[in-house]
Amino acid sequence: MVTLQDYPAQVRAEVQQVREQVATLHQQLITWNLVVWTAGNVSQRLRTADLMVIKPSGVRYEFLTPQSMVVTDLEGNVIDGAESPSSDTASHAYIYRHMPEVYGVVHTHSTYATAWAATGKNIPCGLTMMGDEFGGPVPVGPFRLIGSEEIGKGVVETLEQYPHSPAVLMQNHGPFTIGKDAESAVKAAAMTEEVAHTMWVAAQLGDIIEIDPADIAKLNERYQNVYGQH
Ligand SMILES: O=C(CO)[C@@H](O)[C@@H](O)COP(=O)(O)O
Repeated sequence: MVTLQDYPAQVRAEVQQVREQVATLHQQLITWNLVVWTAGNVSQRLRTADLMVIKPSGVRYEFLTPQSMVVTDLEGNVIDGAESPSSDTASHAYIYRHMPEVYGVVHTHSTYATAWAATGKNIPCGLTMMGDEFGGPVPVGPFRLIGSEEIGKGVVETLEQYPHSPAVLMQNHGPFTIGKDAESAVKAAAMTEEVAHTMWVAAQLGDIIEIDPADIAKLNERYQNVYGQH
């Protein structure tokens, strides 16, 4: 059986760094009120080897530490860690194998995004912030049972249809988000919940005015390439 000791020192050093990052980012799910009890999970793919670091399954957030994070290969086989990896390990691994530009995956059960997931309806693009962050609606993905790579397949299939979105609302389940690293995926999870909440309020007030697709493209282009400090 392959263990972390079989990898070069450079890889072992990145594993320790990513364990610390991923442990810290799990606390961000609590900070932004995106999870309850043991729900949700964060992973990050390594740059120096085909490995990933993910939350141990069913462990309460206050007990998560860098050393409790589990290291697996991109098939979900445990390489290092005292505890069993997340229920969603196979799905995170599937996403990494099929989306090589993705190095962070997050799953939450945040209230408003998960409520939209229960309706099976995309969150319509009625806010400039959605054009910025999602390049259109936040899409709903298919219903899939938990514990295999089926959720990951559903996320990848949906993002093939919505290539600008960093989020998929898996029907009857909740959001899965992606990013260039785990922090970007956590940001996407926080933004998904924010727009899900605002658009729910908007839907109570009246009909949603969806932004013209050409304007959505301009919003997304500016935000992704001009906004902020360069
Ligand atoms: O919804 C699911 C699985 O997708 C939950 O069980 C998940 O949020 C938390 O599971 P883990 O503790 O990561 O095994």
